[in-house]
Amino acid sequence: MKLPIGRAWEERVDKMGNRSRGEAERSTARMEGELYKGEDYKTEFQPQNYLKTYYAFDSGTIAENEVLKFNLNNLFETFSPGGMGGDILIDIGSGPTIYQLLSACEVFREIIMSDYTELNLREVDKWLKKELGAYDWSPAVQYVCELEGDRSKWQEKEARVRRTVKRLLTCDVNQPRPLGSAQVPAADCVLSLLALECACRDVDAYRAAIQNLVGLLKPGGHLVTLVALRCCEYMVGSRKFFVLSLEQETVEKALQEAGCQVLKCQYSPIKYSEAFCLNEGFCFVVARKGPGA
Ligand SMILES: C[S@@+](CC[C@H](N)C(=O)[O-])C[C@H]1O[C@@H](n2cnc3c(N)ncnc32)[C@H](O)[C@@H]1O
Repeated sequence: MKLPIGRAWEERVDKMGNRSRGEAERSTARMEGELYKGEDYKTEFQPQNYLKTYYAFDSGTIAENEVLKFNLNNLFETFSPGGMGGDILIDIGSGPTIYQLLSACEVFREIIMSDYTELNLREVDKWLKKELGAYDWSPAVQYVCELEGDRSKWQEKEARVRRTVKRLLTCDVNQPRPLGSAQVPAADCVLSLLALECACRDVDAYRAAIQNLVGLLKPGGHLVTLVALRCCEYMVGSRKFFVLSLEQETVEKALQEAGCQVLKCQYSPIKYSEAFCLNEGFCFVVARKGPGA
C-alpha cells in the first residue's frame, strides 16, 4: 500500500497486530501532548467519559453544572411555547447527549439527531430505547420540568423526547451536505451546541460549516448554537481534544456572512473547570435565515 508522499512511512506490520509505524509515531506524538481531532473522534471520544465529566448535574463539579444550567435556561427561553417552533428540528453534533432537546421537544413535531461518531449515536439510542446502561438524564429532565412549572412531570417529558426523536444520522459539518446522502426536509430549526469549535480546524472552516448548517434551513428558519469561547482544548477521560479558539464577534460575523440575522447573543463569563477545559466564557446565539440566504 503506497503511503502519502511527504510523510511516506515504511509500512511495518509488527507481530502484535496491524499497527503501522505511522500509527505508533502518531500515538507517541499524542502522548507527548498532541491533541486529538477530526477522525480521532471515531476511536478516541468515549461517550461515557464525556457524560460523566460534563453532565453529572448536581452530583458533579460546580463549574460544569453551572454551564449545563446556563445552557438549559437559554434553551428553555428559546423554545418556550409561543416562541420558536415548527415541524422539523435538526440537531447537529448531538454527541451522546439529549439535554438539548428537553425544551425543543415541546414545540417541534419531529427531531432529527446527528453526530460524527457511531459510538455517540449508539449512546443516544440506548437512552431512547431505555436500554440497560443508558445514561441517567433524570436530574436534568427534572430541572427543565421545574423551569416549566411542574417538576413531577419529568417522566412525561422523557417520554415526549423519545416520541419526538425520529432519526439518528451521521453528520460531518465540514461537508457542504452535513447529513450526506440522507434525505431530510428543510428544517425550521438547526441546533448545534459545543460542536463546531470541536469540528473545525480554523476560522475559515468554521465559517464554511456555518454556511453548511444554514443550508439545512428553510428561509426564515432559525440556527441556535452554543459556543465555548476562547477555548483551546478539552479533556474526555485521559484524551485531550483540540478546540478552535473563537471570539463572539467571529461567531456573529460568520452567521451574518451566511445570510442570517442574529436575534440574540447571550454571553456569559462562566468557564469549565480548568482540569477539564480551558475556555473563557460562552455565547448562546439565536439567528434567523434571511429570505435571500
Ligand atoms: C464537545 S462534543 C458536543 C456534544 C453535544 N452537542 C453537547 O452539547 O455536549 C463535540 C461533538 O462534536 C462532534 N464532532 C466532531 N467532529 C465533527 C464533525 N466534523 N461534524 C459533526 N460533528 C463533529 C463529536 O463527535 C462530538 O459529539
